[in-house]
Amino acid sequence: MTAPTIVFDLDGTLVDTAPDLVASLNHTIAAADLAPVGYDDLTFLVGQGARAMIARAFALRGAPLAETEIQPLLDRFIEHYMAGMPGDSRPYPGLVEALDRLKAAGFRLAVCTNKMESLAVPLVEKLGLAHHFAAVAGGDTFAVKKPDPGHLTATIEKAGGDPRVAVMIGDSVNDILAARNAGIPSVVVPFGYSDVPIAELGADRQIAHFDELTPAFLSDMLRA
Ligand SMILES: O=C(O)COP(=O)(O)O
Ligand SMILES: [Mg+2]
Repeated sequence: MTAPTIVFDLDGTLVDTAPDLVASLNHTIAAADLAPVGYDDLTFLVGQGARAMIARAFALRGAPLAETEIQPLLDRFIEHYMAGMPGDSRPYPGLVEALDRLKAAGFRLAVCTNKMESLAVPLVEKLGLAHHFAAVAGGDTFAVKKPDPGHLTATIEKAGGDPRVAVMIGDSVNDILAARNAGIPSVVVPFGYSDVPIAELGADRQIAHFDELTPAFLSDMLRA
């Protein structure tokens, strides 16, 4: 039987990227004289990648943003974010131990994020996490991104896995919707950037800490 594939979201699930996302976003919008955003705004801003985050920051500040202005701002964001990487971003407590024990138990691991692939891959590498994953797929790796189920199923296939034997782990609505739309069971974590109470997301399971993410827990989900 194909090894089960456990797919992780990146921002707010594997890694607490909030400080660096906020810093790079504020550097970006300062070019348009917009007041800085705070950590509390992030749950509204994050989720659909950097381009959407910039557009949402302009909306938050009630500032107009022409289509032609987006690309230079995106370039500014990428340059700042890449230059500081990994900055203050760190894996959540217990993550590395969880990845080690899942790998040792024969699970295949992958990342499915709406972050651009060109930002997600180096971040995972610089944090020393790359060797755990059979695939890291960004929001622009395929033609579709979360909540489209195709992003998740294509990630699993890229990792050499089978979407019928997989679990998605995420922090927000796009992750849980993508999983549901793909018919894949999901786990939600409470430490990320959800803009709605996570109990309302409809995930199959909820964990409070990566210590709970054991082979037995996931095998039980896959049997359900
Ligand atoms: O960077 C984003 O907007 C979303 O990233 P995520 O899919 O890893 O949460
Ligand atoms: Mg996330």
